Amino acid sequence: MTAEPMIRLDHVSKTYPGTDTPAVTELTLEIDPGEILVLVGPSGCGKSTTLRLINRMIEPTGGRIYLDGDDVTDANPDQLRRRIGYVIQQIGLFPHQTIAENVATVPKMLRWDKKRITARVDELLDMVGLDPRVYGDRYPKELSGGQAQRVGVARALGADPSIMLMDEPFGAIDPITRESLQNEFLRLQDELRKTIVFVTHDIDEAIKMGDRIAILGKQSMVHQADTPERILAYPVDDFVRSFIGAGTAMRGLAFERVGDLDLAPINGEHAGRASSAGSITVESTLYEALEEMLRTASGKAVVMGDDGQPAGYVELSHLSAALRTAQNEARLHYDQLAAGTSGTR
Ligand SMILES: Nc1ncnc2c1ncn2[C@@H]1O[C@H](COP(=O)(O)OP(=O)(O)OP(=O)(O)O)[C@@H](O)[C@H]1O
Repeated sequence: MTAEPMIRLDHVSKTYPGTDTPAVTELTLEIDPGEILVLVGPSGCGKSTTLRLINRMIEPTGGRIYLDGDDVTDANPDQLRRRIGYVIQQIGLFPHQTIAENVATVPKMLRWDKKRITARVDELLDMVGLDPRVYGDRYPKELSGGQAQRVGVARALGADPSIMLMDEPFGAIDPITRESLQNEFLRLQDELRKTIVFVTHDIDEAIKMGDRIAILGKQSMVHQADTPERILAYPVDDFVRSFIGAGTAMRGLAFERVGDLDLAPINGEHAGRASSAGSITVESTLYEALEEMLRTASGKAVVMGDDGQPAGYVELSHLSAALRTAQNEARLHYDQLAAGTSGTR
């Protein structure tokens, strides 16, 4: 492990009053500064409960919670929540407040002066791709679902919290808008580098959004917490395997780039044909390379170099070799973890 984790849950449990079965049992998890950890698992497994334990919207019945090294299990929840942005599905914007007023919620609570609040609101709306002059004075009902969700993200970023909790933030949005919100959010995160815990029940969203994914079973039991690449290459048990579903090999190809391969050479007699064949670049993923091979039904694809000239072929054998390497590396990692010789989680 490197730096102090930004969030550390140490054997955290929650049993709701009037129930016998805990919603969360002895959950231990660490989230590093600047990473997106996605909690994914079947309905009712305790994802939302886990998220709300972190900002103490729900009080734990056991265990300790640390933020940036501080034990906050008994800290004042109001103060805690100002350090933590929170975005939910159907974000619950205040209907009788304008968009600008909604986004100003936390800065107002912190009693910033008016000028600073206005500047911050404009900055935040710009950040999420909404022109403050167009949208600032509108009311929530005058926005599309996707725009409202952007406002939810802007509001959560109000006082520049270092931690963001996001509970199915793009869940109720049509697939196309959802994809663009995901992409915009990842671009934003590239700049902001918040520590984010993101809940979804959609494994594809988890693979796309997560630096790491924690796959949870009943009562938030962690079956596997790792990078998407490693989970796809090496699901540790049947639960994980069935949760991630079919096509793990294909999906794993999306994490490798053509530029990392030893390409097959294009010899003279094929050079002319190669340049007229469908082509991909060194930046393309192996998934895109496979798509190209299938499209051209040739079992290989021409790779164009940065100089605009064909740099070589990528062939099916490259793809299977890359997958084998990823599987072997993942297996080795877990063997080392089991033997206690690996430093990483
Ligand atoms: N306020 C509550 N009182 C009692 N039980 C609750 C309460 N909130 C949640 N639960 C129970 O705790 C368990 C975990 O619920 P939670 O909402 O955390 O799951 P989840 O994984 O987020 O589910 P989903 O994906 O369906 O939103 C469920 O069995 C749920 O019925």
